[in-house]
Amino acid sequence: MTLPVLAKKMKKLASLQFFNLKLLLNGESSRGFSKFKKNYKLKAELGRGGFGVVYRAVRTSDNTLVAVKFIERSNVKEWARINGEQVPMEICMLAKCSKIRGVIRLLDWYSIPEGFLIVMERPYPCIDMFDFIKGQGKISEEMARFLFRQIAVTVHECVQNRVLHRDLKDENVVIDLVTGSTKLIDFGAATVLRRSQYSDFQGTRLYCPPEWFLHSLYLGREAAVWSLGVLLYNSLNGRLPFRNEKDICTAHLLGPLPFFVPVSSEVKDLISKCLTFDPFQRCSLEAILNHPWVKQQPLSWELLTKNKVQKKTSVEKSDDHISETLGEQSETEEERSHPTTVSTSKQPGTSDEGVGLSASSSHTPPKKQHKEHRMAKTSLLAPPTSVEMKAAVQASKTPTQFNVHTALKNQRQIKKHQSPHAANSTVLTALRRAMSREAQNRISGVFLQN
Ligand SMILES: Nc1ncnc2c1ncn2[C@@H]1O[C@H](COP(=O)(O)OP(=O)(O)OP(=O)(O)O)[C@@H](O)[C@H]1O
Repeated sequence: MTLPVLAKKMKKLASLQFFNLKLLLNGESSRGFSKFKKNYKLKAELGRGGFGVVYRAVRTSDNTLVAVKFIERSNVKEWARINGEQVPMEICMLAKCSKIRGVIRLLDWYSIPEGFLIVMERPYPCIDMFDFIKGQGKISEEMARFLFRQIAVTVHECVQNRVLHRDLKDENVVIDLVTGSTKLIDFGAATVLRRSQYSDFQGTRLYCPPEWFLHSLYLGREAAVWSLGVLLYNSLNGRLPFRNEKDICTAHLLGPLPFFVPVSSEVKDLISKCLTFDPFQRCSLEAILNHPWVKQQPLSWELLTKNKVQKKTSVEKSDDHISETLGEQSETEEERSHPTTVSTSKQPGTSDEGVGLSASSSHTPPKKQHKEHRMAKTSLLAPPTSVEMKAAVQASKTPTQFNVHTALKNQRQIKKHQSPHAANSTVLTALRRAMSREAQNRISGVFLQN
């Protein structure tokens, strides 16, 4: 173990010890784990990303369905203060947007030595937009309009509240399956909006604009518009427009993006305006909201979902195995009885390839690719190596000499470092540790009383 690593470990241990000492001296705070356990019943895992695990839970006082996200202290990159208490920026940004209809509502948060528990509303039944699109292969233009205009309005409202989400993607949009209303989640990369350029980035690279890869700089609103363009393209085609940094930086040299489904010229126009290479020529968030395609009244959710066969969706997945591990009961009958209207049947011919177009030196879509839908969440894709980055920059400078096929050969590998099982046990261990500490506190409390 190298010296800096050892020093980092010692520091982490010291801060944990300090936290425990504070608990011992002051008793547990109103945001401690025992309070959490008293107020919420933790259930099965709901989803996970690169930075946290999200659980289903129920508020015991009124049976409200909630989602609880556990984030490890060591994963927190930016901090902020709420009422004098130091919290991850994610909590602060969520709190700032809590009045926005299209943002998931922050209900509560707790601080434990291992990390933070963020309690959010949980629409029921719901599904994230990635699974929604995956379930259908692709969605119709009408459905895309219905969802996209809500998301664009929400992003605009966040910006007006000076919050920049910085990780706009289908995985971070939850759809209420009863009403069709969308909720923006995961403010883990969010930050305060400013006029000047940003030189740091924590979001998802495949949704990131070319200026970041080329200059390591981006403007907040302009980058958000780019991500919205990627999201809209993905909704319609069931795949991302770019599969790596090189694509992002050079696609504009190859002409208009290919579409794998027949769509209107209006939506193509909107996508190309969002995915304009030059950030200063790119359309604004306001221009998106005023675009004729967005302004057109969408069909109602009932009509859009009318002919969908009721099938078992991931929302209804049994959570007994994890509930058991956590020593909790399974979902209530009431929860299970809600109908779902969306088919999530797997499309034939789908590949397990992550995202994007196939390596091709032009934008002509080969027929075969029609069925190659996106199967992996971007948070599970490995970040590019510095060699790939250099290739992307080089490609954008010398487009005619660049050999697309060779550059694409060693792209994208599914992250191997974290099997779901391993990550799961890390979190469970953390939560168990907190539970047993609470039990110990109780025992020592009784002991002291006696
Ligand atoms: N409030 C919620 N209601 C319903 N589902 C949710 C909620 N919050 C999160 N999820 C589910 O959990 C998944 C992971 O959540 P989230 O994106 O916040 O985690 P993350 O670790 O920050 O992910 P990433 O690596 O993409 O940043 C989501 O894609 C979604 O399916």
